[in-house]
Formats: sequence, C-alpha cells, structure tokens
Amino acid sequence: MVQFCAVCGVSAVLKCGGCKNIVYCGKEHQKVHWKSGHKNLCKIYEITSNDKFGRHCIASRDIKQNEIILREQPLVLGPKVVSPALCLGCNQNLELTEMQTDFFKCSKCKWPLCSKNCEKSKFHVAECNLLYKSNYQCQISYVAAEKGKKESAYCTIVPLRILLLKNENPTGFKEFMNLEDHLDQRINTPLYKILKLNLVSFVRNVLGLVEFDERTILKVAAILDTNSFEVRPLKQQSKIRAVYTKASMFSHDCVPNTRHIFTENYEMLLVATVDIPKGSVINVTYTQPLKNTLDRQEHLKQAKCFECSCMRCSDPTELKTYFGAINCSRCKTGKIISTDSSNLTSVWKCEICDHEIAAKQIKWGNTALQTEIASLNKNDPMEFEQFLVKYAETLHPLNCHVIQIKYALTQLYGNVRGFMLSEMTDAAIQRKINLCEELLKVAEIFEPGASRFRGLLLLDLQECLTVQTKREFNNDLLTKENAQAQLVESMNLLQEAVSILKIESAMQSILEDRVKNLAFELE
Ligand SMILES: C[S@@+](CC[C@H](N)C(=O)[O-])C[C@H]1O[C@@H](n2cnc3c(N)ncnc32)[C@H](O)[C@@H]1O
Repeated sequence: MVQFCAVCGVSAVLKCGGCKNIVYCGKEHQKVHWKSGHKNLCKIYEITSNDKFGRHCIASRDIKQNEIILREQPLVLGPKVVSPALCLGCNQNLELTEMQTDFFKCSKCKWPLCSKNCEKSKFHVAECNLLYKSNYQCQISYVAAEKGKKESAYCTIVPLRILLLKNENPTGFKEFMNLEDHLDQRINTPLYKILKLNLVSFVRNVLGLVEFDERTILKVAAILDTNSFEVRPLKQQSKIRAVYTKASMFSHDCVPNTRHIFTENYEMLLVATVDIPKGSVINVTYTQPLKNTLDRQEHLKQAKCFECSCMRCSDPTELKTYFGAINCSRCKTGKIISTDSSNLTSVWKCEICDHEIAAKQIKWGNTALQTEIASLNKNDPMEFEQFLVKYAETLHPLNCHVIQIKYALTQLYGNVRGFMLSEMTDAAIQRKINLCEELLKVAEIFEPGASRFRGLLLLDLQECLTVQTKREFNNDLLTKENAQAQLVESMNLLQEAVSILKIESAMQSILEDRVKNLAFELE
C-alpha cells in the first residue's frame, strides 16, 4: 500500500519507529510532526491487516479506560445523501423565520443557506465558484406543506467536495481514494444505478469535470458510503456525514471498546471505554448497539458490505440477553431464537418445545412493533407504559423493543409536562430509578465500561436518587445520617458520570451545576 508523508503528502516510506503507523519523506518532517503533537499519540495504536477485517487497528501498548486514542479533523464533511434543507455553510438545518416565505439563497449558486455570512464559509466557497461558473442553479425551495422534506439533490455535495480536493488538497484526495470502497458489490444496486444517472452526469455534463470518469465518481460515492461517520453537530438538530481517514481504519464490533465524540469544530475524539490490552483489536461500532442482530446485520450488510461475525452476532441469545428473542406462545416458558444467527433467513425455534417461526415472520413482527412504537405520543409516558403491559406476554423484559420503550420512559419521566421531577409521585420516581438500574445492566453488556449511554443513565439515576432521599428525609422516613449516606452514594454516581461525560464540551456546564447542587445538599 502506498503511504504518504504526514507533513507534506509526498509518497514516503520512512516509518515512525514508535507506532509504525505514520510515514515521512525524511527526518526533518518526522521532527516537525513529533513536535506538533504526534509525541502524545505515538505508539498508542498501529494499523495492521488480515483477511477478516482488512486493515484495522490494534493497541501498541496497554490503553487505559477513558484515554483518548485518536483526535482527528475531518477531511471532508457535508449533507447526507438525502437531507432536509441544510445550510451548506454552517451545516444547520434550515427553518424559516415568520417574516420569510422562502429560504435565503446563495447569491451565486442559489443553494439555500442560513444567511449571507455563510456565502463565504470555508465549506461552501470552492463548490459555489464551480456551480456558479457552470450556470447551475439549485432548485430547492421552501414549500410550507412539505416542511422538513428530505431532498436527494444533496447527494451531489460531498462527492463534489471530494473531487475538488484533487487540486485543493492532493494529499487528502490520495488518502481518500486509498480507502475501502466495495464498489464491485455496490455497482449494480438500485442506488448506484441512480447515482450513475444523476451524480455522474451532474459532475461530468453539468459541471464539466470530464477529467473524472464514471468509475472514479462512483468510487468516491462508494468510499463515502463505506467510511462516513454520522455527525450530529453540537447544539444543532442536523445530521451530517464526515470522513476521518485515520478513524476509517478502525474495524467494527457490535460490542465496541471505544466511543467517538465530535467537538464543536467537528474534530473527532476516539476514547477507550474499557482498558484495552496491548495487541488487542481496537474497534468502534458502525451501527446502533441497541438494535437486535437481525437489524444490525441488515444495516452492516447493506451500508458497509460485510457480515459481522463478532461474539454477539454469532450468539443467537445475544450474550444471554435474548435481545432479539420473543416468548414462545406455545409452551409459554421457552424463548424463540434464531437457529443460526449467521444466516438471516434461518428458521427461529423455541429453546424448549421446538416451536418454529420463519425468519420472515419474526422480521414482520419487529417491523409492526417498530411502527407501533413510532406512533406513540412522545409527551405521554403512560402510552409507553401501556405498550409494556400490552406485550408483557410476548416480549420478555430484555427484548429490544421493551428496552427501547424503557429507555424512552427514562427520557420522558422528569422531562415532559405533568411528569417533571417535582411533579412526579414517589412511585414514579421509584419507577425511573428501577428503569435506570435495568438499563445500566444492558449497557454493561452491549456498551461495556465508560460509554455515553452509561454516563447519561448515571446522571438520571443520581438525580432521582437525590430527589428520593430529600423527600424521605423531609417526611421523617430517614435519619440525617442515613440521608447523608444516600447522598454520598448519589455523589459517587455523579462523579462516575462526570468522569465519562466531561470530555463533551456541551455537557460541562450541566455537570458543574449538578456537582455544585449536590455538594450544597450534602452540606
Ligand atoms: C471503515 S472501513 C475499515 C477499514 C477497512 N478494513 C480497510 O481496509 O480500508 C470498513 C470496512 O472494513 C471491513 N470491516 C470492518 N469491520 C469488520 C468486521 N467486524 N468484520 C468484517 N469486515 C469488517 C469491511 O469491509 C467494511 O466495509
């Protein structure tokens, strides 16, 4: 594999002797890179390759929980393939003010932007010049009846930004083109047939970039599909995609040992959630750990073109949680699980009475439940509680749909009208405590260690325990000493939450307030 100097981008072979991960054109650039920050990250991981994962990363030394493994700026970012109207300058979703009847449009290329300021944004300028030169005028406009409508015209923006790198940042372009694409698997899919018609003709015929042939343009789209991370810019509603070429080297596992977060300027931080011994594979998750195996596998196959064979996927019980299983309607005691979780079409069978259900039927059932969950009133926890009662016989307490509902309940209790913490009954507070404790057990299995999920659950749990202690003390149900002991317990939970979440700038003031308030209660 050709590698490029980390400083000037020419092809190079002199490897950093520490991590063997970065190459330089010579000693001089090695020194520059060391001083500019490599000394903090050197030796933490190295890239290796095998038949199962392709290129992937292993720990070059023991890595401690919460240690930062990688900090990286995106090579490119922008709208997803289909996106609601989004400012190409600052990546915010576009909403009209009361005075507007249509979006503000860039004075040159006519793409919707949030304001004139964004016409000069570093993300937009290069593409704007090219669009303007080719007389292309974007047609996206605001139609009140279709507020939030997703537009497929956005599919051209990030590929265009990549193609423009060829002149603007040749090293970045070469690094990008060196990433995995799976183009041969994708090329005959319906999506790529559409891209052949739309994207390729847009780039070559409309923009006149004939130096890029059809295969190169489709390869760019395929690399984006294989390697993009979904980024939710802090304090914004939008979802965008971005490519981080170093982070792209990490393989997937459905029980990851890292988590990634994004800073306000889109820098990615990859953080170890557990201790990772030297020589172990460092992995991220490309999917959502709170999906069942059928859904995760389907997503990984379709979006990332591989079948996951991690411990969780290989085990039909999903690590003894029976996350995707349902209760057997015939014997009423067993659970129905896949007979071969590596084959998505294999039959499902009760572990006790051998009652069988076709995979297709399990899939239909899951889809129907998802549709029902989506229709629940997001401001009424009672609708979510009723769902649990309705399906208590079919869905066991750790079934993925039940866990999804329980997680939603932890978000609703304490946050919606009629159920703010001060309004909640003692029983409702206890209910939220029980839910948090149950979910922490699930978090420990699917996202072990210092995951964001754990951090947020600890915050919720600590808040409820504090309220409960205060109420019990005020009602003379607790002595002062016992109340203090319980508050110390809350403080321990809070401190663990702080150790996990403090790295996120958006969480810092929330955490500081929580610690201040609890310290005050303790006094
Ligand atoms: C973001 S890239 C990772 C780097 C890639 N292996 C390479 O050599 O460029 C994602 C691709 O890596 C491979 N991959 C990652 N995790 C995997 C896993 N757990 N099992 C099999 N293949 C995996 C798949 O081909 C996937 O589409």
